[in-house]
Amino acid sequence: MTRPQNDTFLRALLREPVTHTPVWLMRQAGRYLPEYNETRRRAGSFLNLCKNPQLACEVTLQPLARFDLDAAILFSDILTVPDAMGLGLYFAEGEGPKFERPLRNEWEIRDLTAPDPNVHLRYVMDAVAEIRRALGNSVPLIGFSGSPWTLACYMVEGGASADYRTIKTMLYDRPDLLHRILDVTATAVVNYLNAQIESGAQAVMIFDSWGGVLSHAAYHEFSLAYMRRILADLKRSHDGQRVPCIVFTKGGGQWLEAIADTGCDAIGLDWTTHLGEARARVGNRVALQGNLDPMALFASPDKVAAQAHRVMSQFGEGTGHVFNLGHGISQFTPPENVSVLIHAVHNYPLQGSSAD
Ligand SMILES: Cc1c2[nH]c(c1CCC(=O)O)Cc1[nH]c(c(CCC(=O)O)c1C)Cc1[nH]c(c(CCC(=O)O)c1C)Cc1[nH]c(c(C)c1CCC(=O)O)C2
Repeated sequence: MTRPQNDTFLRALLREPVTHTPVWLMRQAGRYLPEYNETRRRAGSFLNLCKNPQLACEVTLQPLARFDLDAAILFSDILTVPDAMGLGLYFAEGEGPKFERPLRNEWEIRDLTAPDPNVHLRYVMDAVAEIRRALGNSVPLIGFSGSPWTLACYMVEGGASADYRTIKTMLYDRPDLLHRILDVTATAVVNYLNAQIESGAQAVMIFDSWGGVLSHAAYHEFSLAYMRRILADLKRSHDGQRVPCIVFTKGGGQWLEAIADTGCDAIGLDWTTHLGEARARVGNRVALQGNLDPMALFASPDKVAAQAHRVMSQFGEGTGHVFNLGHGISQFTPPENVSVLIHAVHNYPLQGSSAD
């Protein structure tokens, strides 16, 4: 298989020369787009959207029809994995994701098993294949999963949490139980990502959204160790092409060297880290993805462009940068400002990295 016509995203992840800095946005398909809200209304709910491959494909493509993006990301959610483990995912209006059966009892934890992604998450694999067909040879498709720690946060807390009290009590009191959850979940994530790669995902990203709430020691033991294991067991090439993997620990700026050691191809950065300093720390080992504050998109267009330029100049010359936000785009973002942002990134003069 050859690479897509626009392979800038893959080139930057692999630190190959590029003619422009590629850009995509976390949650690029979502509620800030009126066409997304319209499809979601037709689907009846967010989960129906995720579970219907045709509709998931439709919303994946919506931001690409509007903006000059360099990659598509599978429309789904990280919580489909614990849902497939039998925890009963639902979305309470205005309250975010919840589980009917959070993991609390020792016997439930002992009974937990990794689902077969080609059976229990068939709808995701079908969506990946459908999106690849629809994209043709245009831009690469990103697959993704939550990290074991981030998934465990939702599985044990039963939903979003302000202080992670339940799971941290388990972490300090019964680390054996938490390790058991993380162990099964890591196996589930490896199988899930490998199935996405076999179905056509050309790069994958691990969202460790809540790694940053852990202490230094706990991050290494309960989050990073499991991501390292996933990287070791991940299919790194498919159809003769390298499949790069991005690891994003939100709030993980102090652990960049350790994250680079997992064997990932790129590190996702939130907006609190200086890109140039991050680059100096990880050297040529990995590419970097990020890291504009999503709230910068609420400023006037000239300020949006100026903030994009600041991120670009912090990274400096050469390849190895994928422009992105430091976290998901807000549902209240004016779509016009997304166009301004992408234009500012694509037209930023690059030196020392041209592909010619
Ligand atoms: C923690 C997490 C979740 N989901 C995800 C994470 C990790 C990234 C992060 O830290 O943001 C990942 C995710 N969720 C979604 C995607 C789709 C791909 C993309 O466009 O980036 C991805 C990659 C769609 C979604 N996932 C969700 C929506 C909004 C659903 C809707 O009401 O239409 C979308 C578009 C729902 C969701 N799903 C989750 C939450 C906390 C919520 C509610 C958030 C909110 O209300 O803003 C769990």
